[in-house]
Amino acid sequence: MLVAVSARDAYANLTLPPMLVERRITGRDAAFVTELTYGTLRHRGTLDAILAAGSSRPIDKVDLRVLQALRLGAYQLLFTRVPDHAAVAGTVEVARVALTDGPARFVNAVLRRVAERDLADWLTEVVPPLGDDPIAHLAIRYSHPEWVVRAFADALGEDVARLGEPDSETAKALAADNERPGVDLAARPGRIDPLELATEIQTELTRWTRPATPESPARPATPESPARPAAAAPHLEPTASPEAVTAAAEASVPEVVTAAAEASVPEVATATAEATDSTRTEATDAASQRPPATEEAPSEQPTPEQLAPEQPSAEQAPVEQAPVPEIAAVAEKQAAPSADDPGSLLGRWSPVAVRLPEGAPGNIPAIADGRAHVQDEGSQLCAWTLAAAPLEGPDARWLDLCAGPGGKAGLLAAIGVDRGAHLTAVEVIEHRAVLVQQAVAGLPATVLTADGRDVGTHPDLPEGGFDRVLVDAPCTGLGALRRRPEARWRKEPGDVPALAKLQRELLTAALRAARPGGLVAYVTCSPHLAETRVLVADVCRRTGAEPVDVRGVPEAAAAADLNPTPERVSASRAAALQLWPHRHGTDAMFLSLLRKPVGGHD
Ligand SMILES: C[S@@+](CC[C@H](N)C(=O)[O-])C[C@H]1O[C@@H](n2cnc3c(N)ncnc32)[C@H](O)[C@@H]1O
Repeated sequence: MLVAVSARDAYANLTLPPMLVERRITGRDAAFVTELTYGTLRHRGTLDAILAAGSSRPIDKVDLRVLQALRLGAYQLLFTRVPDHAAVAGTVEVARVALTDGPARFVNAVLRRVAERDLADWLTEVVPPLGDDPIAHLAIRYSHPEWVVRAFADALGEDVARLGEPDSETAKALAADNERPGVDLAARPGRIDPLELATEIQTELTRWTRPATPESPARPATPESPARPAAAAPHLEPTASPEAVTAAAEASVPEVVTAAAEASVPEVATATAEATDSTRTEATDAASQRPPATEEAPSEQPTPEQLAPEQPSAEQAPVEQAPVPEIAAVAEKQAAPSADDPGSLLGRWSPVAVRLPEGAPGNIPAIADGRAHVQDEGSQLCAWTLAAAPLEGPDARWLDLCAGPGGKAGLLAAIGVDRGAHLTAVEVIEHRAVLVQQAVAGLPATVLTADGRDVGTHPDLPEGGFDRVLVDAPCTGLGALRRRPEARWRKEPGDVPALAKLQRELLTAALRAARPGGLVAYVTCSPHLAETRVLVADVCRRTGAEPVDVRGVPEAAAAADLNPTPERVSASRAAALQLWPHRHGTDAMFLSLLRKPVGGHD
């Protein structure tokens, strides 16, 4: 799996679940594999620095398969509670089977050296002092490429001097990327009320956690324990990895959603998803309420405790090392859901967001029958803000210029029902246009497979033909790194100029499509300034488009108010919205609202 991700550019969150199913890896084994895969990919930067120090050979000269084995072993040694002897022996065995005795001996030697110290000790050795080289320090400490550290610092308005302090926001943003994200659902307006959806979720959770009786088995069926009485009510399937669920669900691929759901079991997945030192108690409490597993874990299996990521204790933490920051905003948002209060599942920003604390979305009836869909709350808020922003004049023709796979199109079209609006959704890639079609099924929407830049030449994309336009542009995705563990190592600074060119062309086309006085929402799931504020300022200068203050929409205002300058008030004195995982608990989405001037533009 790790070799497929590195050598063949595979996406872990889409490739792993079907691979587990194909190889019939289920239950605790699946949870263990998932944890090792995502953890190893996420912490690659830190692991490589440690392996470089512990290896007699430069690691960039080491065969890729050997290097992946080393990363996998070092991850177990330093970030989990798997016993050292099991981590080394297991990894060496993999190397022996997949490679030959020579590489296996090398893996053995390097891992034994890594095992001589704990993570805190290694960090003291391999991370440069914060005050000497803040960028390199943060890059290795939080396992991000240096250019991403710089991009986050720029977007957060922190200069190098500030980065040298232990409590910088950049450090918090980077740390948040290493946390596993939750799964958010959007209650589609007109189809289900958010509180009703929350109640439906709680009913399912209660059913699942109810003690087993012969008539009503509490534990859901798994491939290993398929017996489910035909008359039994539908039970919640085992918890899947949040990254896999969201990626698969946002891509609207039902088979993959199911595969993702079946890839792990709640006993282990919850512990591995949430077990940091600060949340372990919560995970343990939740585990104690769960129904008994139908199968015993093999004795050599790691326990949830062993899988828990290892954090250096306060005493162990080296003086120079930036502490893992507290994430107050996220902690507040992610307060533990109460068993009796569905309101505790409601989102904090989007009026239609509901959290799914565990379980597979596909087993919530509202998801199965299309009254709700899986969508990060930040994405929901962006679509909502466009629909809710004040607009004078006609308001029935809405356009989504980059619609695939259809998350925002589905929400916009659902909002449009009560408002008498019709959505035109454009997507250039054919199979993604099919996904958009599925996402808007039954809603007032038309899907076009077309290039969004063809406004004015495509017969269904007339200039000045739309009242509200969304351009959710293709981007580096630096705002969604917590969902895609390998993405941070795949993108390069050299990708930015070509993307920025396409983004500029699409935003300019969106402004052509808007009627005079109409609104355009420019959205990216990246906080990189070249893709966000710099680009928008440039297009405004060239087209005369007028930035609109997002604080005109109450929900966006609440989220924008969490941001200090520079996002709150830009040079044009109109606030854009920059969301952050560490502040808002959402992906780092950017939104700028623009109004097409009544006098037209070039
Ligand atoms: C960030 S994604 C949009 C996500 C989508 N709005 C959602 O919420 O599900 C960008 C999409 O734009 C599409 N795209 C890229 N270039 C395009 C173009 N020139 N015209 C139309 N769509 C384009 C990509 O294929 C991709 O599906």
